Amino acid sequence: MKLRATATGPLIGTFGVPGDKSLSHRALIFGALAAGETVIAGLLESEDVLATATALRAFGVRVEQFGPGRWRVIGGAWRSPDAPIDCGNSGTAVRLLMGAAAGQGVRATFTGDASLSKRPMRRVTGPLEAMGVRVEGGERLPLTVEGPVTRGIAHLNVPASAQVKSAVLLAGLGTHLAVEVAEPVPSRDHTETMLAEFGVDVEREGHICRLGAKRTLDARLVEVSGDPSSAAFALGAAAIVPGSEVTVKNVLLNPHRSGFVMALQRMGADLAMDNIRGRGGETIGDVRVRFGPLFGAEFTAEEIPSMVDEIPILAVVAAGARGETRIEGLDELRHKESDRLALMAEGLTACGIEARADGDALVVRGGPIRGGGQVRTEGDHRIAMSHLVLGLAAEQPVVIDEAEMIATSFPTFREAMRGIGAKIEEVA
Ligand SMILES: O=C(O)C1=C[C@@H](OP(=O)(O)O)[C@@H](O)[C@H](O)C1
Ligand SMILES: C=C(OP(=O)(O)O)C(=O)O
Repeated sequence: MKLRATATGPLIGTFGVPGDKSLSHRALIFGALAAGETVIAGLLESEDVLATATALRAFGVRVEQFGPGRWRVIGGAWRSPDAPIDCGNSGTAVRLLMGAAAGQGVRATFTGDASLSKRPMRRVTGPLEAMGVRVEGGERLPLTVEGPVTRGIAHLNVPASAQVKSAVLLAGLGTHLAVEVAEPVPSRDHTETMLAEFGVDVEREGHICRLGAKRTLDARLVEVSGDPSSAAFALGAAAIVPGSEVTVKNVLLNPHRSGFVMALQRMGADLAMDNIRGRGGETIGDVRVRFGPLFGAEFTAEEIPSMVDEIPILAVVAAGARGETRIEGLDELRHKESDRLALMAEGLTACGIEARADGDALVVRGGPIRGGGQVRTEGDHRIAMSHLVLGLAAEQPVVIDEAEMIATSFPTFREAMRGIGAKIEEVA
């Protein structure tokens, strides 16, 4: 299915953002590790998260939906699954589950779709092997891991990856060995925060975190707040479509996830945050963006982890800003669902924007957005959604070549965008 986005005027209203993907994977996995019944509200029911739910059932865990976004997980001891675990398109699912399975002392084979099968896995199997876990396979899926963990680890998390950090910590839950992860540049810390909420002793000291004495999880209620990576599409659209004013409520404002909001502010966006409060160890709040003049800016490699999934939409915002934007340190973008650095440069160029990859930097010169391009997404949800937002601010509609995969992270994207007045429709 192809989709076309057409500019029709200002975007106005409250954007219906779904639950956060990172928190949703973790709520299911941690619930599966906790003895007793964990109840989750606001779970993101996207394909990636459903892949995690299905995988957990294969490990012998009871996982049930009992209402929209409402799930129940009865955790306990895991068993080795009979068949390979298909993690679909989800890097988070496969990397966290490899660590968790090793920590549970079971044996499991992991597979994924064409995109996931191209992504690097040694970054996880390397530290797991150092922890004494048996690994069969090489850099890519399919891979088999077999616990138990027999050695402690002091892992240096470079490049900053929350998935790798999480895999190491989850593997360490099955032991009393010393397990620590140090990160020169911090990655998102949801695993540390949520493990602590589940009653695990997690010691945090600067950019080091280590497992303490209590490594069992106590079942609990988890409320999943709005996904800032999904909210970014509406906030970015409001920033570049004349006359817009959009609010996103109850969105996660964890500093390691707020890079995009900070970037909008640095570019001069009319942005306000309100109703800031805590929930489940995380900070959440409402964010409102009004259209106004934007200016190009420079972003350094250290800033990237706090907005790693938002670089595609940041590049679209840069297209609507005056002057040049340079985003440094994007090597990791080449290892996501697609080579996002190359595809953003290509897609923006196809829509009349001056954009290029310069080593591991992305350089975008803002100006009038001609649009009119047909954009190649290579099955990457964020490339798809970002270019649809571009179409809402362009002189000519923008068409994306494939749209089904938007469901991996944001199945209600079109409905939510329609809710603020965006015109996004199917084309033959
Ligand atoms: O831990 C997580 O939930 C995630 C971590 C990030 O990946 P890396 O750990 O590879 O940076 C991010 O890109 C992904 O969408 C979700
Ligand atoms: C990179 C992403 O996810 P994952 O690594 O879980 O596939 C993403 O959602 O942009």
